[in-house]
Amino acid sequence: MTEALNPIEWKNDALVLLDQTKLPNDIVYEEFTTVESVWDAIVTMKVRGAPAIGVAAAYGVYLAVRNAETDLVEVVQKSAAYLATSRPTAVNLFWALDRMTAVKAPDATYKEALLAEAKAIHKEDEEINRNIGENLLTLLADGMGILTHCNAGALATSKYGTATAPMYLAKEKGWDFKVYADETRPRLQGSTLTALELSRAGIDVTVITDNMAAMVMSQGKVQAVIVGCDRVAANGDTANKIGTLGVSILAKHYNIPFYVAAPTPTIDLNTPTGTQIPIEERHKSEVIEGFGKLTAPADVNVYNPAFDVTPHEHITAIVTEKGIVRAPFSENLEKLFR
Ligand SMILES: CSC[C@H]1O[C@H](OP(=O)(O)O)[C@H](O)[C@@H]1O
Repeated sequence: MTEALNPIEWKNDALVLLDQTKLPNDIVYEEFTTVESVWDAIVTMKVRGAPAIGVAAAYGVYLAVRNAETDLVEVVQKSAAYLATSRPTAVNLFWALDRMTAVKAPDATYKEALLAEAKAIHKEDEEINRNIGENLLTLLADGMGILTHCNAGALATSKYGTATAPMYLAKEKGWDFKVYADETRPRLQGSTLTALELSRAGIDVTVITDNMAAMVMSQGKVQAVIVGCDRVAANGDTANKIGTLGVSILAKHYNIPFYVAAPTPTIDLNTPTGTQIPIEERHKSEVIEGFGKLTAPADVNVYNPAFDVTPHEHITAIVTEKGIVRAPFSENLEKLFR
C-alpha cells in the first residue's frame, strides 16, 4: 500500500508540512519553526485548502509565542493579525485564529494551552472529515460517476478530505465508481493533487481539462458533482475554487445534483451573501507561466481571481459533519449553530 501523504503534522516540536507546490513529482516535507515561514507557506500554497490553512495558522500562532518571555497575549494577538493577512477567502483561517486568540490561561501555562488548542483544531478536522464523508455517502450510490473540481481532499485537510471523503469511504465499502477530476486551472489542484491522492488510494480517477466538464456531463458520465468550499455565506452562496460557478451552471443544465462538502468552520453566518465574500486575486504568472514557460505575452493584462461564488440556487445540498442542509439555506444553516 502506498504510504499516505500527510499534509500537516506537529512533530518534534515543529510544524511539518508537505510542500504541495512540488506535487505530484516530488514528495518533500519541510519543517517550520517560525510564524513568518508559516505565513509564507500559506501565501505560496505549500499548504492550501481551507481547513489545512486554518490548522497551519493555528500552529503558526504557537510558534510565534513559544520563545517569547513577556507580553505573551500581545504576541499572540499580533501573530494572529499577521497570519490573517496571508489569504482572504477561506474563513477557516480567521475561525482558527479566533480560536487561538480566545485561549485564556495563566502565563505559566499559556503556551501549553495554545499548543493544545492548535492540536485540538487539528484533531477536530479529522473527525469532521469522516462525518462529512458518511453524510455524503447517503446521497451517492454504487456505480456512480462523480465529478469534482480543485482539491477538497486529504491534501486540503487533516485526513479524508471533504469532497473526497465519501470516495475513500465508498472504496472501503467496495463500491465501483468513477471520479472525474477537473485539472482546475490555473494552479491545477485537480490534476496535481486530487488525481494523485485518489490514484494512490486505488480509486478510479480520470483527469479532464476544465473545458471538458460539459461534454463529460452531456455523455451521461456524471451522476453527482461534489466540491469543497472556502466560505459559505449565511444564505448558502458558496465561495470555492475558480471554475466552480461554471461547473454548477453545467450541473444545473444537465440536472445533476451539485453537493458542497462543508465543514461547519467554513460556514460564515457573519457574511450575509456571496457578494460580501472577499475574493483573492493572485499573481498573473500563475496564468501565463503556470507550465514553466510563457503562454501569453509577458505584458498582457491577466485577471486571476482564485475563487468564485456559486449562488445557493445552484446548490442541491450543503453537506456538513452535523448533517445535510437543503434550501431554504438561510434558515437551515442557522439551525446548525443553535
Ligand atoms: C476542503 S476545502 C479546499 C478548497 O480550498 C481550495 O483552494 P486553494 O487550493 O486555493 O487553497 C479549493 O477552493 C478547495 O475547494
